[in-house]
Amino acid sequence: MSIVLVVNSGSSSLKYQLLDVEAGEPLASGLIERIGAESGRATHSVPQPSGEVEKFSGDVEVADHDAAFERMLAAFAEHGPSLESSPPIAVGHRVVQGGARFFEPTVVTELVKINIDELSVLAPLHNPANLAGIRAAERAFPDVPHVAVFDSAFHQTMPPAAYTYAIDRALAEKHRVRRYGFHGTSHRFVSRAAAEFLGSPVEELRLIVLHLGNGASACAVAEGRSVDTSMGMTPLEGLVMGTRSGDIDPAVLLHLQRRAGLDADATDRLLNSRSGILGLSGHADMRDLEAARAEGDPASVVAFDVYAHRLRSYVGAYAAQLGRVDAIVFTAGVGENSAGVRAAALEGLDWFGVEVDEERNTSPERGARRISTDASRTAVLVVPTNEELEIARQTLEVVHA
Ligand SMILES: Nc1ncnc2c1ncn2[C@@H]1O[C@H](COP(=O)(O)OP(=O)(O)O)[C@@H](O)[C@H]1O
Ligand SMILES: CC(=O)OP(=O)(O)O
Ligand SMILES: [Mg+2]
Repeated sequence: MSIVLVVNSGSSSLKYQLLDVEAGEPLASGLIERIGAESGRATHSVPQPSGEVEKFSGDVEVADHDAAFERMLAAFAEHGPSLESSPPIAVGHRVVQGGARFFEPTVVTELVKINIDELSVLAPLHNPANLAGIRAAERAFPDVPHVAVFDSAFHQTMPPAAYTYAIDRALAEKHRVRRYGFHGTSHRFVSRAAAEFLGSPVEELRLIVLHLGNGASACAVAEGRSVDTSMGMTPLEGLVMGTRSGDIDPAVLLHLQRRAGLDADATDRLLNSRSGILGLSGHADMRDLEAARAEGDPASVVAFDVYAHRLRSYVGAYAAQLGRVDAIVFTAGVGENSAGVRAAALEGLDWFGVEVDEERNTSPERGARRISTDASRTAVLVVPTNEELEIARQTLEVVHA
């Protein structure tokens, strides 16, 4: 049994999973939220042999990532499984920005940490937290290898035409301004799982993967490689998200800076934290938005329509880039659970060979499934993502290499 601990540390949260990689099953998972706030929350879940999941949660106060790690270790000690009897042989870390430097999972060394730190200029919201998580984990697990798995890595196969911004070339090069793309671990995992579901080698398929979680991105996958993706230099570009605007005319920022007195930090907060469906409707959570929309709340109706409109635009754009689409694949929290978003995103595309079957789309079935009609030229699938398992697998590959 190869046990790997996977750590996904965000700016204010720590998500973790202890996995038996061969079985592909979590032995435990957890989430510590609102790190640094006065009252945080910790949840620790332990799947039971019966198939049920035992869940322990409580309010906690965690000042920083070190304290969050202590909290996680305490949860294992209290609720199991014991890390003494099932010790991880490695720790895999999600790191968001690997720049043009990291396109493979990488064993963490002092130099790698310096590089991750240095790449923080290209991901100020994500990399510092990722690094804090790595440092805390190294202190907690000093004797096992730590491996960084980069969200941007899968997109390093994009051609220059897809990753280049049309701005002054010298300035862009000096400051490494280009599109990097994110959610790559998920896009890679889901494109392979979709190929398996379709019974075809991924090398023969052209797919559009829609990862719709709190953050959301689309990816055009040709023959197993990312050829275009909607997130850019940072995870702000592209689709409408829970709190992020996605694509916007850059002149809007100039206008707001000149007319509304916003400085760089205020603009950053506006676009990353106060926009998206939250900014439009007051709801960052798609479930809340859909409930308010169902009650006819006008702002929620518009927010949903803007979200779906943007998605449809990217599906069309990537179909044009790919030239042929074998499957459109929905994944992550919204993509896996919202039949309404899936139907709205693909509405009116039957002329184009995309036909969603309403009954299949709204069926409560879990797991990888087809939601298109049998006549649909392009298959439409729902494929659950599992970023933690993919990180654990890549971690083991490096450790065993
Ligand atoms: N049943 C559901 N219907 C609609 N949206 C859902 C449902 N379940 C979860 N979601 C949405 O999924 C999103 C979170 O997705 P997730 O992939 O867990 O995000 P992240 O990993 O980025 O935090 C939230 O907006 C939540 O509302
Ligand atoms: C990169 C990114 O947007 O990640 P998340 O969806 O976890 O916010
Ligand atoms: Mg996620």
